Amino acid sequence: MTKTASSVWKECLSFIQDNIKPQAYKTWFEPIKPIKLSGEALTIQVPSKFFYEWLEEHYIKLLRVALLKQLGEDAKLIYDVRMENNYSSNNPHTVKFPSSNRNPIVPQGVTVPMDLNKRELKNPFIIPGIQKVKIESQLNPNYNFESFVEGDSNRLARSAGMAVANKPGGTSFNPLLIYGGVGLGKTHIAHAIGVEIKDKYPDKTVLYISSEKFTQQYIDSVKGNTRIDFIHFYQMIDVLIIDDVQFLSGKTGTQDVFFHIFNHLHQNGKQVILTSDKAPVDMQDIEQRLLSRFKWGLSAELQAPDYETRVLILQNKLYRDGVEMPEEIVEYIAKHIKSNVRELEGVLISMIAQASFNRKEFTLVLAKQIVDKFVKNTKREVSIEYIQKIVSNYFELDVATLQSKTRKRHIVQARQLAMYFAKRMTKASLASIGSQIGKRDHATVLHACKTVDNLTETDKQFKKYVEDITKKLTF
Ligand SMILES: Nc1ncnc2c1ncn2[C@@H]1O[C@H](COP(=O)(O)OP(=O)(O)OP(=O)(O)O)[C@@H](O)[C@H]1O
Repeated sequence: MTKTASSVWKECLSFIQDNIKPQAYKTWFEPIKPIKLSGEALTIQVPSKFFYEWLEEHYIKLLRVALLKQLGEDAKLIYDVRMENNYSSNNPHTVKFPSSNRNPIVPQGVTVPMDLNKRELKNPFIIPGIQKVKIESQLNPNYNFESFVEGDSNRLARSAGMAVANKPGGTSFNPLLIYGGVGLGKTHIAHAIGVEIKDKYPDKTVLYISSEKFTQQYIDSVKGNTRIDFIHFYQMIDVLIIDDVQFLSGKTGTQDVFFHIFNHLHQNGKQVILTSDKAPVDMQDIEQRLLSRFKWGLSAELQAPDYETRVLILQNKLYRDGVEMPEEIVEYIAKHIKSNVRELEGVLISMIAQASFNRKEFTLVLAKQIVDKFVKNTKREVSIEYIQKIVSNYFELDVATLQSKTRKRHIVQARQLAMYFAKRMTKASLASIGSQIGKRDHATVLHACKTVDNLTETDKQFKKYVEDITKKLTF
């Protein structure tokens, strides 16, 4: 019987299968396609350069023996490396057997302990060329679910995070996008999911990275000609957590590479968790195809915590720090610091520092001094509720009328102004503004903002409304 590429490879495979573990066989040999037999030279197609490097690193002896058995002393193996995605030239390049190994590069900023011989590695994450490498997840163990106080403002995001942590890649929350204003706990939840996954599934490779660092790594990989290694590195992760994706705005190269990494991970049932300061619908300068991926899973908003949750957050922090503080002071702080949990914690830390430096008691006077400083130092953010009240008063309406479905022109205008000021003076998303001002959708809010901008330029009377209300809102 004449030998063909398929028949030779089939025999090789049966030998290989007998000599390695089934999982390794499935991963590294099943995807290979025999494509040509020319004399004693067999050409096999491998899915990527990484794949080829892995074979060379780990299975070259086995391949050599298998081939020699089939094709004799002069056997040659030629790899046809099918480069992935758009990252290759159109011509697959061919590598002659035997060839030297190359070390793929771990992106900068990811901690990779190199002195591994002395370490006990339970689950080494192996990269060819670097003997045994464990990827550090970059997770902060203090940011866990236990230390994250639940409230109405974060219930959806928290429960979705828990669901993802229980079954990474196995829920419809993929990607899970957590969005919300500054200091509301996005990073905390993102870490908590990772920490919980590591706890439940120690074998999974979890990586937390900020978009900024991701972008920098990508730029470095382009400069250093290691773009493929960069992509492969990320494609091998089981749970990828990227913080502050709004930072990718306008960075088309990084968006493009992330799009391909995302697709690969998603197709392979890997979990992606993203955070952003905006809902996908409000993100600007992010490619449509990427935005549409963000919407595949679940987008969960973190809102500013209500008073009760703020009190609980403060109590929780005090408890963890082993500090006792009179209830009225905790309540005072919670009453005055409303829109940012980081600030809430900041006041507490200042209080504790001041009191211990000066050996003072916690007093309301001290609390007031510190709260005043915080409030002064941060640009005051008015609430959407307050904006509606001021706008309604100005037009002598009540808030219910402003929120109603009526299409009467002067009420529509008042409603549009309220939406406009909410967009300008708060960090709320269009969707969140719409839902708070008469249960409208984000498109209505966007339209309102444009209308107000246009009318301010063309209508003197309308311009005066805007100026008057601005004064009232900013005192
Ligand atoms: N529900 C909560 N329970 C306990 N701590 C919280 C909660 N929400 C936020 N925090 C704490 O508030 C601080 C700010 O949270 P975090 O850094 O996660 O906010 P963020 O939304 O990522 O902010 P940024 O927009 O600046 O990136 C952290 O110390 C975090 O632990």
